[in-house]
Amino acid sequence: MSRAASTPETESSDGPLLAVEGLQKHFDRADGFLDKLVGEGGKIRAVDGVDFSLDRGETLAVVGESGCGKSTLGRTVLNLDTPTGGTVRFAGDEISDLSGKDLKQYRRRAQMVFQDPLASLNPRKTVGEILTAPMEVHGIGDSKADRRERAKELLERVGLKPGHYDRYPRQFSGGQQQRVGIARALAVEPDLIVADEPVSALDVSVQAQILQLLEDLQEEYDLALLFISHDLSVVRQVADRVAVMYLGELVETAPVDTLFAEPSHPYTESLLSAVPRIDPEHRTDRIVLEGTVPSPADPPSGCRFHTRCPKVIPPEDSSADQSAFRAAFSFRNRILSEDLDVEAIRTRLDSEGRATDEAAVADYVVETMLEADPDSLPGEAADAVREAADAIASENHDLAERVVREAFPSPCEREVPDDTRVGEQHVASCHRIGDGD
Ligand SMILES: Nc1ncnc2c1ncn2[C@@H]1O[C@H](COP(=O)(O)OP(=O)(O)OP(=O)(O)O)[C@@H](O)[C@H]1O
Repeated sequence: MSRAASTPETESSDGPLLAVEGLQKHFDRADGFLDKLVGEGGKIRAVDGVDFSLDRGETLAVVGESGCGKSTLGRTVLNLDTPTGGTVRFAGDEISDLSGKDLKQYRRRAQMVFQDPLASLNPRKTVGEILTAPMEVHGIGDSKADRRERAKELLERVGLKPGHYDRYPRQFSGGQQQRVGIARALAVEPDLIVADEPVSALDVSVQAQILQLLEDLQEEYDLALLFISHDLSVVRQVADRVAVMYLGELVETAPVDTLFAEPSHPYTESLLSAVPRIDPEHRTDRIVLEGTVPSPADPPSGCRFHTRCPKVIPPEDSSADQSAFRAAFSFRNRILSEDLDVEAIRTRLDSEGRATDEAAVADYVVETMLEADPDSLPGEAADAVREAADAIASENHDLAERVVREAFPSPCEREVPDDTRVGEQHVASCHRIGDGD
């Protein structure tokens, strides 16, 4: 395929194709349907200060659990969502400054491939119409016949047949539909493709073919690929570098092999521990994280991962070992975040035929909220757990909160970690990095 609408000649070839700095996308909570009903205010910090760059011909994968902000990041980079803060530079130009012809040019040069190909293809249009319409909008092809010819070439290039030109999306399998989605993105000769979970709706056997296709096309057209996925096994196959996202922030970015061999951030370690590994050298026990991802409307203070981090740092004077401190710290977080209803606890104890006095309620709080034997904690920590449980039993929640805050502090909840350079193109933000741990 010829590159009719190629890179403008005036464009500098220095620097990355895409440079993202301090990018933020906050949604008003009232944007959400449910929140509209309940009328809550506040902001959802979906993307909250993200930095990365992407070169021509490079694939950067963004990984993280559902809801961590990956799709919003992709949409904001493409200017489909307007950033709340920070900058996105494409070929040196800040995209929020673009308008008219320049914005149209950006819309051509930066394309998206979606997770659900069928939902993203107009069911009333033929594949030919789907491919030629964007060409027409962006002035690609000299005539209708030329565009038709280009569309047929594209179909062949993505592994379909020119004869598929007059078919409708529904007449294809999922994998074929995704090929059409990729062909549509390529139709306008882009420099950057944001692929948002492009294979997660497909069967595993088809996934491999689509990933191979993306790789081949990337090489052929020197495309920059921002590949969004929750699946690290998929990421391993396609990425040059990987950015790990947690609650709107990137916590670690590294070349793919480095990330898999020497992850620096405890969150990355936990994600990797869930990936099946054949290689015995790198096989690790599964790290199961505490609780669920906190709400991006109210992210934890300091390091956002501290509420779930298996390596949360004890205070300097703590004599607890790591697992005892993690258990005490989780107890603290539960006391702080859960609305404990003493009457409900009494009803529960009663139904189990147990005593329901304050001491029994306090015992129950310890049993259910502390994931360790209290005797395994150092004396002062065990005392604090008991004191907090007693305070809950006497319905003095303020005292319970004060006790756990004072007894189980951590630098991780107080201070935001800096981005630390760990190696070549390898950056991570964790208080443990640089502490010799
Ligand atoms: N238009 C919107 N209005 C309000 N909140 C939104 C909007 N879009 C996304 N969010 C919220 O922003 C956060 C990040 O969502 P996003 O879809 O970017 O995450 P994700 O990592 O791509 O997750 P998934 O893999 O499940 O799609 C979520 O809490 C989501 O509910």
